[in-house]
Amino acid sequence: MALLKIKNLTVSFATSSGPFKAVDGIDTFVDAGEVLAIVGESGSGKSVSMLAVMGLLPDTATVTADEMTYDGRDLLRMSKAERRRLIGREITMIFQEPIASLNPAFTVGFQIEEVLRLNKGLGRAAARAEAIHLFEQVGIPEPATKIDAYPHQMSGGQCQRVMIAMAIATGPKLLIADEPTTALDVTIQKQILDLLMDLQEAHGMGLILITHDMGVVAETADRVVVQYKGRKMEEADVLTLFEAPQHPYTKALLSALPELATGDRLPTVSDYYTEEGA
Ligand SMILES: Nc1ncnc2c1ncn2[C@@H]1O[C@H](COP(=O)(O)OP(=O)(O)OP(=O)(O)O)[C@@H](O)[C@H]1O
Repeated sequence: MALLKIKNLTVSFATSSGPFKAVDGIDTFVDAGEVLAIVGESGSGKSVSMLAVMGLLPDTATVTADEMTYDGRDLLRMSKAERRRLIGREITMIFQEPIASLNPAFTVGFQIEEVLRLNKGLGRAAARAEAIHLFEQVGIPEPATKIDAYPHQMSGGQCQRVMIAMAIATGPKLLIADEPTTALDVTIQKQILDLLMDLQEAHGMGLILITHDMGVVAETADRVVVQYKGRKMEEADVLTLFEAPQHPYTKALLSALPELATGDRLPTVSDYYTEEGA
């Protein structure tokens, strides 16, 4: 049984100029221990579709689906209390801006200890010991000291390591990472990606990686969903996608890889794909 299964997911927002469909009939699934990449350029509805899974969209959003199940459990129809028990424990998410995702007013240690106390029922001392252990696991140097730092005293890469520590603290079965390296220095991006992949493997988690970067897809994913303007263009295992892309938009994404640049300008997807040409 798939860990997460989505059929015909649609999300529309009420806007001043009428309803806006950001996600339009997406189907996909993730198996336990599998890495699914969702790829597509900005605005293609990648984040919104995963925020719908998490139940984190604002009230202006209307979410419908023929099926949206986690471990066979119906996410759309379960009670709010039941969903709260899943989200943040069995399904967790990390975001693009690690510094903004942390509360600037509290030490990073306090924030992760809260997660542990709330979700695992640990006492103060046990939560602190576990937090230090998690900081070690995600490669934060001098964890026993760093635990008392405020977010602004840490680099972006270290804050993302804290966010990852918080996201794995509850032993989730599914981790959704929304552009987890985009806001970081290029040199740090690979370290964070390697860390995520190591943890995914060590804990056997399902991982959904949202990215616009085909290079990241090639290095990480088992399977790929290509999204464009809220719709799924193509879904394939990673080798098939790179060797024999079927959809013109996927071919355009691959043609726009920076290493294919020839002149003095980087290629872009729109050099290769317009909807009329699809
Ligand atoms: N709260 C909202 N109200 C109205 N429209 C929204 C809202 N949130 C997102 N959208 C719109 O939904 C569309 C999809 O946004 P989404 O953030 O999912 O794109 P994305 O593919 O993740 O791109 P990015 O990489 O830029 O985050 C965009 O056109 C966005 O403007």
